Amino acid sequence: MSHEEVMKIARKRGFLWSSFEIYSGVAGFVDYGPLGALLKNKIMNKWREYYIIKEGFYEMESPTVMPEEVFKASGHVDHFNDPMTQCKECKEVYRADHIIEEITGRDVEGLENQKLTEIISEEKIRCPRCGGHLTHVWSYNLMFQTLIGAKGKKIGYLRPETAQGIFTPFKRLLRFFRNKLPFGVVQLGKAYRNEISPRQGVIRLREFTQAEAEIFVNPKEKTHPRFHTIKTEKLRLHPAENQEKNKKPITITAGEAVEKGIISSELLTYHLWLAKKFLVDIGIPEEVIRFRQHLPTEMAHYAIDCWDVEIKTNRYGWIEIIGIADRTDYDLKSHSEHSKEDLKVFIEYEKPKIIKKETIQAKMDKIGPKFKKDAAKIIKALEGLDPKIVKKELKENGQFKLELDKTYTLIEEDLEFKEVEKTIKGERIFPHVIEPSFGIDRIIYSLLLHSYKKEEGRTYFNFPVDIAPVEVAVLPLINKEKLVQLALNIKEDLRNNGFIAEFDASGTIGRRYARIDEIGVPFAVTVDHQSLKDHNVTLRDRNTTKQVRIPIKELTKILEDLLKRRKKFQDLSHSYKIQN
Ligand SMILES: Nc1ncnc2c1ncn2[C@@H]1O[C@H](COP(=O)(O)OP(=O)(O)OP(=O)(O)O)[C@@H](O)[C@H]1O
Repeated sequence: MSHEEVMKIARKRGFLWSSFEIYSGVAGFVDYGPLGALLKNKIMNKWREYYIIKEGFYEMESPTVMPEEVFKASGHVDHFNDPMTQCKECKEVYRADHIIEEITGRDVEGLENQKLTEIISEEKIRCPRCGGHLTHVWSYNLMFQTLIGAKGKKIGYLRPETAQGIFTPFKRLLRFFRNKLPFGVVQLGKAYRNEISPRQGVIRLREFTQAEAEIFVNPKEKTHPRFHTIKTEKLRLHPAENQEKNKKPITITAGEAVEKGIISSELLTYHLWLAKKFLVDIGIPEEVIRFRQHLPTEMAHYAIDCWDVEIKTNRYGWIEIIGIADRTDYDLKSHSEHSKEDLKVFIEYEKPKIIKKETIQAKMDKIGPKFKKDAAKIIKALEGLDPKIVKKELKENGQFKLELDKTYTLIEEDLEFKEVEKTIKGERIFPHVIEPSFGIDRIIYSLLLHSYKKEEGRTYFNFPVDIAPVEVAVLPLINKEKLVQLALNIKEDLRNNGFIAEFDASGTIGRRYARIDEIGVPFAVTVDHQSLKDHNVTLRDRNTTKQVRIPIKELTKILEDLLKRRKKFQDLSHSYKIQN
């Protein structure tokens, strides 16, 4: 469906609005209107069902303003830059890679500024607004900076991703998970990027919502306990090699993708599949979903493998809506170095390792009388020394000088070198991190775009029943007091039973059906004169427009089956007569 048509409905019916319209608006900010906010919450709660309930991860919530240290360690202060260029005439700014892509169709993401400047000049790219010449390309940091505290001495940033809020309390999280890998922590919340001239609606916002999972694993165990259950599931992949050779995407099974080394691990593959399952479940058709691997030029230097989940759109082509990466130990290692905190995890070997180790021991009968009260200190210090170095010094100089608070001179007779066996139970390592990073706003855009249907003179959002913002509409057939009263009672009763129910009595019944279809309400309950006598109502299904007559007292139970348990409307035919 066309972008313009869907966005028009979304605006008109209260899904998405440009923010601050009365002050002429600011690019890159949107309001979720009443229906948009309901839809967004339902999608985020469905996400929680997948990642918290089914995968067993835990959610946490961290501040959105963070001190500079966090982003120095994460690399955002130095590297979170986009290439920028400006029109020398009208001063309009552009993201250099995007303007090249728009005009030439070339994918230049990740190229150096110098190279982008050359392409702008070679391709004679000019300002799309006024035709003026563009400047050389320079790096522009995307983070919003702020000052923390009344005197404003401490630099802070609005977080550009939720992930860092999970890495910084890693030590506490590790203790919460009883020091055992693997474990996963998720965060849903706002992220901020001061995007250069965002012109793509909800796709490129300056304030947006992410749902991210950080899965901490032993680097040697990138598996998933349920991988065998998805081995034969198909994935549409666009590997880096195919992109470089201008080949088409391929469709292969999850098992094959791992066996052929196209995706780097079972765990990453599982998370690609899970992301697709989630998207299909919330109503995005499988045909418009594909996975594109990052090219070596665009992948972060520390990542082993990275895939974008992309959705096909008629206006913007394929757009990234989720990034899924193996970030290795980069984040924890870097936070450990910057904070001087030990963020390693002890990994126990399956079988303890026995190793032989040379040790230095002091001969008590020599050291005792020689150094008296300092002897204990010297014995302890010797334990930590490398026997090789001590031996070498003894050989070369005939003595070894031990530097403590003062210098103690030791000779060969004072020491004994012995080989001892040591049992090593495990080692301390930095875990690796697998990160699925969902952009909720882009997901909502994709859903609106691909669920909007136009058929036989009517339009509707084909939202899955448990995602639809309004779940049921109660409509009196005509605007007569007795019917209105019964309809209002039914609506109240449904609300008390936890349904998002709406009442509408204005206009013809046909117009009202059209109105509720337009916002994707899956079911309508119509109250007519007969209802007053036989206490039955008509239940109408949005997608088929079929109707069934059911007793009012059964309504809650039937709607629970349909909306919460996703029972098929068609299945009501076992107990009731369905009419066209
Ligand atoms: N400016 C934005 N507006 C809306 N969503 C965004 C924005 N930037 C990122 N996201 C969402 O967050 C997800 C994860 O962020 P990530 O850092 O991987 O994006 P990205 O690769 O920087 O995106 P892009 O290349 O489009 O700028 C993206 O897949 C996207 O859905």
